[in-house]
Amino acid sequence: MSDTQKSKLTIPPPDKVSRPEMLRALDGPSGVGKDAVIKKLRQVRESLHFVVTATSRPMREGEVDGKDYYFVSKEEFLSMVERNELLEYALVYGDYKGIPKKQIREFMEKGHDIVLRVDVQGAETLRKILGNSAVFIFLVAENELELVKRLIDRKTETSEALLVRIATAREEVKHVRDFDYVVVNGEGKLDSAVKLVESIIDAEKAKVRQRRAIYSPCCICNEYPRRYGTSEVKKMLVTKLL
Ligand SMILES: Nc1ncnc2c1ncn2[C@@H]1O[C@H](COP(=O)(O)OP(=O)(O)OP(=O)(O)O)[C@@H](O)[C@H]1O
Repeated sequence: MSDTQKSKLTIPPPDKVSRPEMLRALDGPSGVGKDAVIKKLRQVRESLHFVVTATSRPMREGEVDGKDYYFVSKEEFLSMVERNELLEYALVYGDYKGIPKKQIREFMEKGHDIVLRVDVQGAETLRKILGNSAVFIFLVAENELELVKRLIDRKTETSEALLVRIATAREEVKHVRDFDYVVVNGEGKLDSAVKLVESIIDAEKAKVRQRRAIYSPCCICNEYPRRYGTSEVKKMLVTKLL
């Protein structure tokens, strides 16, 4: 691998990263550790609600249906789309992934902060829907080599699929500037990455000027457009995904 290739996943220096606003979705290239970070966050932050994504991809070893993802067939997934049950969805590496609205509605009503795991396409869609009422965190590995090693060690992809993921990762990191925060999930440093995500949540909640949702069609409840109040916006605070 050439140095030029390696540097494609290098984090831009802080002064070069634009800083929009708040926290909602955890995103990052395949294999960077989004699921690992979420799993750990779940253990240390019980008050956060992690929206379980629906997916048509096959279950991986150790995954639990309804906890890690809702595993559905492609047909079932498309029925959910037709019934307008998903906040956003995308075709990712040949499989569908989408965020069920119902959970968001239920947990917002209960006053929970919500964390979503999304891919770059999903983050773009959510940014359009949610504007600055949400916080977007981009998770990266320290360099491309580490990312590749993780994907190889995970043993879930064929070599062709792996190459597609790496090529996609190179494209995805170009979108880092559309995010609010970038968190490095360094090799063997999962705990530090999780701590940093927790600090981001805490700092966002301590802000004097809380993020305010903008007028937008109410994508979550399908009702009329309205302005969310500060307490509602706080409830909508999400991490991840990330
Ligand atoms: N900090 C870390 N150090 C070493 N290994 C890690 C670290 N974080 C995650 N991993 C490992 O890297 C692999 C990829 O992580 P994970 O499956 O969480 O990635 P992901 O971003 O959710 O990928 P995908 O988008 O393809 O589902 C897993 O085997 C995981 O255990």
